[in-house]
Amino acid sequence: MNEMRGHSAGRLRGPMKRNSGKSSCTRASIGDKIPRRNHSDACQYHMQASKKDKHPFDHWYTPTWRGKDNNLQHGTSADQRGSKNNFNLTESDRQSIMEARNAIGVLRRLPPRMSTEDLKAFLAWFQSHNGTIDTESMDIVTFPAPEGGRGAIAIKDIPEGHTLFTIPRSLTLSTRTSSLPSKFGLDAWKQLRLHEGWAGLILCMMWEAARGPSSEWSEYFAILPAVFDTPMFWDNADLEELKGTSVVEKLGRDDAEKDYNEKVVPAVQVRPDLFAPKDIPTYYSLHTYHIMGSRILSRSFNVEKSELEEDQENTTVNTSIGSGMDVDPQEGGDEHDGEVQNKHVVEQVEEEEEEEEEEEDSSDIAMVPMADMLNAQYEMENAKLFYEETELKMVSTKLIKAGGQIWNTYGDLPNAELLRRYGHVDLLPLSSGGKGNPGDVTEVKADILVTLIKERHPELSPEATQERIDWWLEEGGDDTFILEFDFEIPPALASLTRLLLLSSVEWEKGREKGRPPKPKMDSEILAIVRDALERRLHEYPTTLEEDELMLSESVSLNKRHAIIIRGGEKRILLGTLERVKVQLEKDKASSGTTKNKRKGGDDRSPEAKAKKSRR
Ligand SMILES: C[S@@+](CC[C@H](N)C(=O)[O-])C[C@H]1O[C@@H](n2cnc3c(N)ncnc32)[C@H](O)[C@@H]1O
Repeated sequence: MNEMRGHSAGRLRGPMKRNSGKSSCTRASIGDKIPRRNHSDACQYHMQASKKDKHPFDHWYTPTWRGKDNNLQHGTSADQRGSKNNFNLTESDRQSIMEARNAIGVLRRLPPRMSTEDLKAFLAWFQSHNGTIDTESMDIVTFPAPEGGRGAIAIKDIPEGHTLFTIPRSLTLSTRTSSLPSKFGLDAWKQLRLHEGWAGLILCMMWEAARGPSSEWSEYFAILPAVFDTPMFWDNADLEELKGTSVVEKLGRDDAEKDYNEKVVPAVQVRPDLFAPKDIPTYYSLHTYHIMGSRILSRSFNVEKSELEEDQENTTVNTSIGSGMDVDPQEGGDEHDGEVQNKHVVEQVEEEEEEEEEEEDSSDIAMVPMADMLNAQYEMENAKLFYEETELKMVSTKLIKAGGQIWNTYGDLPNAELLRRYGHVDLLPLSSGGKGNPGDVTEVKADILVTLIKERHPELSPEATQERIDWWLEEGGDDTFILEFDFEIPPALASLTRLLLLSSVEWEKGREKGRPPKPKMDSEILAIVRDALERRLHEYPTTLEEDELMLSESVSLNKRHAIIIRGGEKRILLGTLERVKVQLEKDKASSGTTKNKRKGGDDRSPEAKAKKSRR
């Protein structure tokens, strides 16, 4: 899937990946002198292994295709939770949900609840527009909210490589398929920079929604969520619960609002013929902008142009940033009767991904009806979207047993990113004990190390330290380090710490050679890392024990999500800290032995001593 900074983009590549929010290569600046740059959205991560159980064929299932009322409710919103979830909503949660519903209820095509009728109308629309779905193999159902809400299941065993449904490219909604950019005029569109980032697609979606039944995507809009559990919509008190995590600084609300004010508002004002003034407070409001942005963030795919579209490139809107889930190109599609084998999945290396990211085209960001019905869970992916010249295909990538959920992948993101983009978290058994997301990560900013070293070594000149920091960053060094559940210290963290402690002679030598120090972990480095991890833990307002206690009590959904996220991050910090402390103890013990030896002390066995005296 795609990158989502506010609603301006990052991107992804490879098989249907959304941009992972974890990275071992985040960078910002250290200290005050360099403006912060955050590359975390551009970087790919290493996955952690973990196995999860498939969802059982449970009593809640009733088929959609066969016309029974399956009690479908509004997909991902808090609506479901009122009746079916394990979370206890407080009165204030209910109040804010009602307020949000009232705010959006004015929008004809942004219904606060999705009905079974809407879903049926959507399916009829999908099929009548040449979408195909194998209704003998799969169905759309409603899972309990913590398991994904609306999603798809196999109703019989589905072999690997089976096409579950196909979507004509013309049914996807993007700046390429909406007629708004050409009506607006491509030059004017570019002048307002609507071809950059997500603002153009958001405006297209606002416009299509405002058209009501005249829009080709009217039935699709009717089933899209209009209430989100993402922190973009949290109040300050709830956001405070995320203190210590990186979620808040990555929200990008200000950037999104800047785009709205600088691109969308002028566009709407300049063309009253396209954007009816009476619709501005509803369809073109900032709130609607955030709703559409959140829909893109949580549901869009990156759909590269077909060859035909490439050929027509000169007449299309050229954009520069990608979006959501990526779609795999399918090799030899037709020859294989639409079936895709795993060997067709194009493996792409990290570097290639980064390069392509730079080149990505924001007209690739597309809403893909039906494909966005699939939920995801850490390492559970069993279906992926592939593209061909004229259509996209959702194809099983593994055998899916009858009753099993059909899972897409969102990139096995850490919980902080899942919450930020999708509004949910993964809570699975961890190999190190307890529950959480095995893909979680914790960020440690280099600033913590710099401060600690300054405190421990007041004799170091601030100018000399800054000089080394500048060099480190210029050489492409990280200023944020990512810890994972393997509890390893990132080598770059050790290297930077050593760099800051080098004598002036060593520093000059290293600089001449253009080489940072080796990431050797001696006792001094370990002690600094230990203190840095302890300091990092203090950035959270609570301890892990306090969090666990809170989770056993009745808390609001937002607070629950925040506690789960900070709990995962703290587990990683504590596990890493423990490992560092053990190593320090070992070093101490062995240096004690060395000292004894130096002092002439000899704690070897009498046999060993006798051996030595013979030499
Ligand atoms: C691409 S949509 C998937 C379909 C969605 N459930 C629906 O009702 O239309 C992504 C949204 O589904 C929900 N979701 C997906 N996977 C989930 C999971 N494992 N647990 C909880 N919610 C999940 C989240 O609300 C997320 O924003």
